[in-house]
Amino acid sequence: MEAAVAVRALTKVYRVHERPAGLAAALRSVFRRTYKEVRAVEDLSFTIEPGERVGFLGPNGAGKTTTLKILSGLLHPTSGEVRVSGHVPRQREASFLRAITLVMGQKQQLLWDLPPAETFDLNRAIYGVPDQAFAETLRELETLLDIGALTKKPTRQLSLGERMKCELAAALLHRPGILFLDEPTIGLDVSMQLVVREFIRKYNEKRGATVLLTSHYMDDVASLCPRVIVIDRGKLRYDGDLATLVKTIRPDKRIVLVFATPPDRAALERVGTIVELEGTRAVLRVPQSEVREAVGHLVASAPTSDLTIEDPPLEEVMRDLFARPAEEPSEATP
Ligand SMILES: Nc1ncnc2c1ncn2[C@@H]1O[C@H](COP(=O)(O)OP(=O)(O)OP(=O)(O)O)[C@@H](O)[C@H]1O
Repeated sequence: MEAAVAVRALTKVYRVHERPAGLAAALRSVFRRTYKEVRAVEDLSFTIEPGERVGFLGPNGAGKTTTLKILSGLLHPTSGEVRVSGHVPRQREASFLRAITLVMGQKQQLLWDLPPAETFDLNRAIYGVPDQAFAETLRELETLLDIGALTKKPTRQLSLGERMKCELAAALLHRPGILFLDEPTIGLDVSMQLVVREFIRKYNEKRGATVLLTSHYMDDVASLCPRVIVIDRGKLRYDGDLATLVKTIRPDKRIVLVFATPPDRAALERVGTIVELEGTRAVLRVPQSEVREAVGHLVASAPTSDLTIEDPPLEEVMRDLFARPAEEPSEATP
């Protein structure tokens, strides 16, 4: 089967005009411009199969948005090869544009003074969606996103979360099979993040769509993406199973306990490292191999009303990964 996304040795270099300090130097630079190169993406390779949900992670300025723009055909690669559903994105063929969508949480496509329904209609015309298919998809998206009552109100009157849901609907009306989502939950409150997340999952499952998603909310990635591609300063740091990455970088677990009465700190310290202790609730960090024994001790030492075992938060895993010197990228089988 043809890969949904195939990237080989992709490099993108921006050429940026350097503006010198001081008036005289600034004037001189009008006649003789100096440029510096920003290597936003460097020798990046990965493949995504149809139907996969992949998290695209990296610190600020790592090159995620640049890569997504290249995959969507908005930017030319400096070198390397990119295929999306068999197309060369930069050619922006109609069949390519119908196959993909790019949602950028920081930018909007909805027309500000008009109701979302008008943008939906505009997209119907742009993509040439037949009337019946349009009506069906719209009904389906309105139900999934619960936006039926909103689409007739001017966009400027909608809340951020309501607008984001309408943005997603506008981006999916042509039923693309490949979704590039750049921070689709940015600025949303926790409950709206959940709504958007669940919607992405349902769309992926129902349509077998491929999803490549960036998010600064690690919960989005942890709950949606079995596989992650991690880049740092334009270069690949990791490509593979999220669970394996967590296990490799942070081979410890968290035991979250609620005791019947406030526990004894010293007794807890004998079992593991205390991450949190407030009233009757305690969070302990213990090496993975000692979890079973630790739980045995804890349960025997005092009555507990709740106990869960969790992975360390993905934020911490990422922080630890980026604190390590970059070596050869590790690649696990997705
Ligand atoms: N149009 C541009 N001209 C020059 N440099 C750019 C341009 N766009 C991005 N860059 C630079 O390229 C690098 C990668 O930026 P990019 O926006 O792709 O990163 P990102 O991983 O999406 O970051 P963030 O998480 O902060 O959104 C950064 O150093 C950025 O300053």
